[in-house]
Amino acid sequence: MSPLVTCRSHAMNDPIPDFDEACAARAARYLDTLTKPPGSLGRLEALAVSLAGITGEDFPTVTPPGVVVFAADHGVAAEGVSAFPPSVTAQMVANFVTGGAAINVFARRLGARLEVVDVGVAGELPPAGIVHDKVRRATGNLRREDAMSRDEAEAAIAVGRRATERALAADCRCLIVGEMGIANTTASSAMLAVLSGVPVADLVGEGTGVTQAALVHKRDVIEAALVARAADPDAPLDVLAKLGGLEIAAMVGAYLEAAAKRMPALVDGFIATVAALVACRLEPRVRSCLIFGHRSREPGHAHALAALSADPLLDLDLCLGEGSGAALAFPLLEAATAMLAEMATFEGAGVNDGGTGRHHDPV
Ligand SMILES: O=C(O)c1ccc[n+]([C@@H]2O[C@H](COP(=O)([O-])O)[C@@H](O)[C@H]2O)c1
Ligand SMILES: Cc1cc2nc[nH]c2cc1C
Repeated sequence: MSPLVTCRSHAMNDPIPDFDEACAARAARYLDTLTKPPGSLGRLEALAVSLAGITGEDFPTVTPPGVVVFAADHGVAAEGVSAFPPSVTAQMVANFVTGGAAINVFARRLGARLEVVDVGVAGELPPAGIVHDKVRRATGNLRREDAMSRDEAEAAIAVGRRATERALAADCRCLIVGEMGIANTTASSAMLAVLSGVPVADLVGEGTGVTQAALVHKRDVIEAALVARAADPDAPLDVLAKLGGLEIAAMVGAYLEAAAKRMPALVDGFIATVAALVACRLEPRVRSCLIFGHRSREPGHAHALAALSADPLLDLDLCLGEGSGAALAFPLLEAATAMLAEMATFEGAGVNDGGTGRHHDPV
């Protein structure tokens, strides 16, 4: 075990509360008293109902949001599975610190708190502007050895929990979880193949843009790793430790803690959704606190979403990561809560409710 590891079992943490069905039902009834044909705001109404049930608040708030980007490197990058060298992970972390990445731009527009957490970056990092919570420098090459030990996976989950706790302490009301890690689509594809039973060939994708020849090689690397690691599909921590990534484990912890604290969590793309699947396999009650921001171009994302019966809000052909798609979806959550809080009722505005029994003009 790495000397940096502090072991804390996910099972020792706060229990996850139930989705507040009564609050959700009140929100649904109230929506039908607002000045619009019932259901006419479609999925925005469903979103408002979900946010009421997640938070247990009749008029939930999601501002300010907190963005957390977890960064780590992957030993499997040595197999030539990414279009970019692993040094780009540390370079992008430096870019997050100076504010030039896409997630910085989107977070600024949202007025979001943005935190970058090093869980396992191999290269040198700026001393300031990031949270140093490294479990180890990169995972092992999952083609040749386990990505990490069970203790290291648990330690990385604890890193994610702490990040959610900091966002809560800073009064953030919604968590946007992102990641940065060259080669993490290989780790995520391997994990998803085990957890879903979908053949690797059906879910592997170009990630940062590998050539067709490299894509065939990437598929072969993943298939060989699945045989060599023999992860137990019914043991999510085994899958995470043998095939996963440190930033993926941290995302699992961030979702677990958000659910424990009734904080809505916006899920980003492929890697984020595989992490969400692990969190839900560990604690099924996490599922109801997750809102899926967008559908990534990465082919595995559709399979990960199907495994969670999730239908994301946006489909913009993105495949960046960093939490970018989740950040772009956030204004819809804001609109849903504002609709609940600010729209006039039929009765208040003196609008005939069309005979639905919600409000009638005096005869
Ligand atoms: O979020 C997604 O759906 C997504 C899809 C493809 C790639 N990425 C990002 O690209 C990096 C991983 O791609 P790769 O090719 O190095 O495995 C990692 O930093 C991710 O944030 C992200
Ligand atoms: C440049 C670059 C930026 C990223 N952001 C998230 N993953 C990324 C991968 C690359 C290669």
